[in-house]
Amino acid sequence: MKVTPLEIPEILLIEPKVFGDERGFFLESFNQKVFSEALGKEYSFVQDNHSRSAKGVLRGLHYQIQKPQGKLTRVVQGSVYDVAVDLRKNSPTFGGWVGVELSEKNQRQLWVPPGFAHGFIVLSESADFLYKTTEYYAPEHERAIRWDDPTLAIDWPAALTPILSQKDLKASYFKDAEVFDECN
Ligand SMILES: Cc1cn([C@H]2C[C@H](O)[C@@H](COP(=O)(O)OP(=O)(O)O[C@H]3O[C@H](C)C(=O)[C@H](O)[C@H]3O)O2)c(=O)[nH]c1=O
Repeated sequence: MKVTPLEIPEILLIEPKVFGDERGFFLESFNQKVFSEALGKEYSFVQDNHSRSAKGVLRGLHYQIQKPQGKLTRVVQGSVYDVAVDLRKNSPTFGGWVGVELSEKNQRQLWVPPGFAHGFIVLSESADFLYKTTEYYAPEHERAIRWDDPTLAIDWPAALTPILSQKDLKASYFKDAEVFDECN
């Protein structure tokens, strides 16, 4: 497994070793020991999620202000542009964002620690997005920031007009959003 810190170093790009042969391929999509050693910290996951979306669907930018979730994301069919935004107000990268393409083809994963908003847009005709979370879903604590917030200025793939949920159509601007005093 190759682990690469991104421009916001707490966010990690994870590339599992893929064993290909004449039958197809095998990979370990998660290994607690390897993951903990790579992070130098113990996180346990309590929930696995799976969403399927059509091309252009944008889910996000979401976070839980209480019980913040760390997320380990991957795509098993299709491709998405996956984005994380730093909401830790004392962070040197507060308000910064990173984006990577995750796909069935590149088998990449993204570790997004607690303290970040997360969202993705689907690039392929359809995408199956799977992710593990370190805290349970707590809708009462869920918050959303606009995908097109002018302060964040996320450089989403230009060719797509996002398809949004009603919730995301009513998301907050970053300047009005609740953020994290600290997150470990
Ligand atoms: C997230 C979640 C949702 N739900 C139910 C609630 C709704 O009835 C339905 C769809 O929920 P929602 O529209 O919030 O799903 P997404 O827009 O994919 O939300 C996710 O989008 C971005 C990408 C994230 O990072 C978050 O994990 C999460 O907020 O699933 C559950 O029962 N459990 C859950 O953990």
